[in-house]
Amino acid sequence: MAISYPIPKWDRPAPTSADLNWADLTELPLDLFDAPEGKLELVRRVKHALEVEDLGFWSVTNTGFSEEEIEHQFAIGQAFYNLPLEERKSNSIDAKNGGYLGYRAAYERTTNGTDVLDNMELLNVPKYTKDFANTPRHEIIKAHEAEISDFHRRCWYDVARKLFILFALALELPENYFVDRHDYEKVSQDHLRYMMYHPRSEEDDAKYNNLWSWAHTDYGSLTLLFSQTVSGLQMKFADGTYRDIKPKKGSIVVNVADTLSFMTKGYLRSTIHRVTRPPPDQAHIHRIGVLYGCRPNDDVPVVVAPSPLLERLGYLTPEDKVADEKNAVTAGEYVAARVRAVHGANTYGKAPGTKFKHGNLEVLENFGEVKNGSGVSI
Ligand SMILES: O=C(O)CCC(=O)C(=O)O
Ligand SMILES: [Fe+2]
Repeated sequence: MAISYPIPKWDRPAPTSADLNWADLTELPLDLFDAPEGKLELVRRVKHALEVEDLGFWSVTNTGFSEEEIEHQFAIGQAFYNLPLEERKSNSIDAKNGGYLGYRAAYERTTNGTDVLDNMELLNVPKYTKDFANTPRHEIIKAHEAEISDFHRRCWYDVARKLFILFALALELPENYFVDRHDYEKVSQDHLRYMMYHPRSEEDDAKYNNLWSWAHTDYGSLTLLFSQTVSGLQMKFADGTYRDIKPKKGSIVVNVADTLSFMTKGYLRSTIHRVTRPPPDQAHIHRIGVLYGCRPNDDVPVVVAPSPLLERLGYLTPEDKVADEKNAVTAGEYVAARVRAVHGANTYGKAPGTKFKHGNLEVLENFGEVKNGSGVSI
């Protein structure tokens, strides 16, 4: 007999009363997308963040997801993390071979240079397309397939797709330039993620400079992070300071990741961010997150887009203009290599300044500052 998996209501934790150094993100109200002048306004806002604020982060609102639908996703995450560990542990990611779809447990790796254990647990749910029809999924995910698959597809269709179009317009490329390279129906490592950070003792957190996730950029093309009230997520501004992302009910914090940055010579910024121990009034909370990670289709060559804007701005070298698609690293290869390097290792953590290189593509793994003599790498 099939087991039923009830989804008890999720109570959104109260926001912190701490006076943090809040980031002000440019807002993209996506209901403007369907009117011609609205779309242009959104393109203007996309460019404002990139060119004036020097950031690849936006706060996306009016996406069509109701508050109830979003809270239901957090509730699914909560129900999953309330299952016995033995049940959660099936369908593990195969990080040693570059796989990132499935489950990864917490407390299995030490963090760089310390005896503190990694406190983050995740479940990456693949797309609901024919290519993933036989991919094993947890029973609770199968039991709620109708609403999860609908949410999954709408993250791509109603949010990511529109942003890809705005990016193409900003870069003066054909409107579908990025959409065609991220087709939902084709194979890619896109995933809907339910994640959980387990609180750590003050003493352990202090050993790792209060970091739950070191300063990094994301691997794929775009990350859609459903706003939550437990603080800790910080992004790095051009002046070198980190500021806290402000919770905003119903909004999605979106950031550009590495492959889109490579395709646009850094015009679309893969913005550095990190997760810190939450402020004292929230540090005891099990921090549940829901995000959608977009990657280009696996077979997409990571080459520079022929953008008239980039040409005018002087971003393009002569080699960029004769993109060798046949010999280029593909997005699937890049993401798998990054996953292998970061998550295939037995410790979570590389020293700040450690470079990751795959073919011609290079990025820092850890953007933390190297503190001379502190003995701890952040
Ligand atoms: O948990 C968060 O708020 C951010 C997570 C994140 O940066 C990531 O998983 O790449
Ligand atoms: Fe991230």
